[in-house]
Parts: sequence; C-alpha cells; structure tokens
Amino acid sequence: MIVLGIAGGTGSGKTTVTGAILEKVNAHTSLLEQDAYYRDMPELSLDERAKVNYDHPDAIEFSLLIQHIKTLKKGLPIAQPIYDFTNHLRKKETTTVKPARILIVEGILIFAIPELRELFDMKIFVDTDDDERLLRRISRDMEERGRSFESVQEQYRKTVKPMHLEFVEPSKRYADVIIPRGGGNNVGIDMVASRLQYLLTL
Ligand SMILES: Nc1ncnc2c1ncn2[C@@H]1O[C@H](COP(=O)(O)OP(=O)(O)O)[C@@H](O)[C@H]1O
Ligand SMILES: O=c1ccn([C@@H]2O[C@H](COP(=O)(O)O)[C@@H](O)[C@H]2O)c(=O)[nH]1
Repeated sequence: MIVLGIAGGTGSGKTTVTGAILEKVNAHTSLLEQDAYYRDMPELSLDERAKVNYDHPDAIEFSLLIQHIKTLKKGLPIAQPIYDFTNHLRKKETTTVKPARILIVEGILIFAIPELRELFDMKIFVDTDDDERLLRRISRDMEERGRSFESVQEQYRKTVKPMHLEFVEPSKRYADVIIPRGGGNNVGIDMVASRLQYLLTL
C-alpha cells in the first residue's frame, strides 16, 4: 500500500486536490480525513464546544488515526468516525474504509505529528495564500458548517490563525512536494498523479 499525506492550511484546497488526484489515478484508492478524528465532547454544551480550539493537535484523536492507518496497511478494514461540524460532535454511525493500493490521508496537522509523519510514503503540502484561504473558509463555513460571519471571524482571530502559524505552516518543511494555489494547479496535480502511477508499477 502506498500512503500519501496531503496537508495544508484550512481552505487551502486539500479536499479539492485529493479529488483531482483520485480522478487521475487509475487504481483503487482509500481516503482517511483528519477531520473525522476530532475528539467527541458530548459532556460540553454547544456553546462550550463552539469555543474549543479545533486547530491545536490536542483536539484530534491522532492515536486512533495512526492505529487506523496501521490496520489498513495490514490489509484490514477500519470504522472511520463521522464528524458533525455544525454541532461539533461525532455521529453514532461510522464509515467502513477498506484497504486499497493507495491510501490518501488528508488534514491540516498531519505533518505536525512525528509518529504520523513517518507513515507516509509521499508528503504533499497544498500552499495557498492566507487571504484566499480565509475568503474560502468564510464561504465554506457559512454555507456548509452553519456558522455566522461573526463566529468565523472570531474563531479565525482567536485560534485558526495562531495555530496555523505555530503548527501548520512550520510542518511544510516536511513535505516532499509543495503545490501552490491548490485545486487549480493542474501541473502540480498531474505530477503527483504520475508519480503515484509510477509507484504502482514497482
Ligand atoms: N482553486 C480554487 N478556486 C476557488 N475555490 C476553491 C479552489 N479550491 C478550493 N476552493 C473552494 O474553497 C473551499 C475550501 O476548499 P477545500 O478543498 O475544501 O479546502 P481544504 O480541504 O483545504 O479545507 C471549498 O468551498 C472549495 O470549493
Ligand atoms: O468542530 C469543529 C472542528 C473543526 N473545525 C475547523 O475545521 C478546520 C479544519 O478543516 P478544513 O476542512 O481543513 O478546513 C480547522 O481549521 C478547525 O478550525 C471547526 O470549526 N469546528
């Protein structure tokens, strides 16, 4: 199994790049999203959950993500949690992810965790300007995650930006390939897809 990590700041285009790679690679591929592994905090009220720092590594159950990658590498399926961003809670249901020739793992902090980092055969960092990422995040959070403009603004200032500068941006140094701009970068995406096709022939 080839394990590909795709990191980058919030709104950088990780999901879009992942989709573009999946379309180009002619092999069975599985996907694990770091976002699915946010810790469940049902003991907190909705207001308290809305104030949690979701951009710090402690907010994510990385031990479970690591265990799931290792299980898939052994050829066994896993039950990936499903996260509800509107209520900041894990759902009761899970998604079964089966092993495949290629495993893509996507998330803002995946290169910031040494034990996770060493599981990747190829590391891609999607590098998009901060202003563009913020504009995308405002639209995405208001349209898809049930947020107000004021809440996106407050969260960005209090936690998203400082954690990006402390953890996400410095993790770029561990990438093998940096894809500027994200989804629209067809040359970068083609190069990654070609490399994967080549690795599949070995
Ligand atoms: N190249 C692009 N141009 C315009 N909008 C984009 C582009 N890439 C992504 N988006 C939009 O920006 C938002 C965030 O993109 P996404 O791929 O989900 O980023 P991430 O997974 O890094 O948070 C989505 O609404 C997506 O449709
Ligand atoms: O309950 C939550 C959990 C996470 N977030 C935010 O999500 C982004 C990461 O997702 P991307 O798809 O990579 O943008 C992270 O910046 C958290 O702030 C949230 O708002 N609420």
